[in-house]
Amino acid sequence: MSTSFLKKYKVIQRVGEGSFSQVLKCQDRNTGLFYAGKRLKRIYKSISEIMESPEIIVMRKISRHPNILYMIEFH
Ligand SMILES: Nc1ncnc2c1ncn2[C@@H]1O[C@H](COP(=O)(O)OP(=O)(O)OP(=O)(O)O)[C@@H](O)[C@H]1O
Repeated sequence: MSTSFLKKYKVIQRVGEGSFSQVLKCQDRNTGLFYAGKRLKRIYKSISEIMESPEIIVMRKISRHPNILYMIEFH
């Protein structure tokens, strides 16, 4: 888990697991708001490698809709 992520969010508990990731309940340390954090199981060497991964490409393409979850950021 990256330093930048842990600086911004506190991990509360694990809430689920899929084929590619673990899902963590996280709390923004500044706002107190809760978010679902997806921790990809594969280890990446760089930010560009993350950006080229199928999971991130798909999540970045999803347009915002009230009934569809979208990615806020990645670390
Ligand atoms: N936003 C969320 N809030 C709460 N729980 C979530 C959220 N997203 C995922 N989960 C939980 O984490 C589990 C895994 O989610 P994830 O999206 O990684 O995989 P999946 O789509 O269910 O499975 P797979 O990746 O194998 O197709 C879900 O089944 C659900 O229980």
